[in-house]
Amino acid sequence: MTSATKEFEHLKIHLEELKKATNSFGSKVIGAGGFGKVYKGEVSHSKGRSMVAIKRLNREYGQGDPEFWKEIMMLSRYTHNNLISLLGFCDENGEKIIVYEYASNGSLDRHLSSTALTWTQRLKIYLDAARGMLGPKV
Ligand SMILES: Nc1ncnc2c1ncn2[C@@H]1O[C@H](COP(=O)(O)OP(=O)(O)OP(=O)(O)O)[C@@H](O)[C@H]1O
Repeated sequence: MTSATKEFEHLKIHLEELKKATNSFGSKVIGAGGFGKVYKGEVSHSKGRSMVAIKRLNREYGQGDPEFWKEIMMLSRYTHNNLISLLGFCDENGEKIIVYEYASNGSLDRHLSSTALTWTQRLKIYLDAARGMLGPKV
């Protein structure tokens, strides 16, 4: 096992656990993005058991192993209140799946386009997101 793989060992989630949570990826789809479909389900992970978003890599969408490992590397090394947490991943039977904390308010872009927000609130969200990306002291 390489040292890089060892670093992420505690984040591994078995494929069986993710299949159980999504009816074998047959239902519970909550969205789709550049990586593939996203499912919602309750899963046990390194921080306990909770509702999560499960992103399953579909190579037809154009992304592959480098993007998968880059996402895991970046999010596992860096956490911030303004960023969604990475809870685990699955690299089994040719599957590449990333498990995130479930955001009950939906995606940021959908939230930002809501007419219920004032421009001041929107600006505050942009600034908080930028702080999340720039680092803890910003
Ligand atoms: N952590 C999450 N909690 C709740 N819903 C999520 C979460 N992550 C993704 N989703 C849902 O899945 C959809 C697709 O998300 P995804 O991140 O794959 O695509 P995206 O935001 O379009 O980004 P990209 O195309 O760059 O990958 C989102 O619009 C959202 O509805």
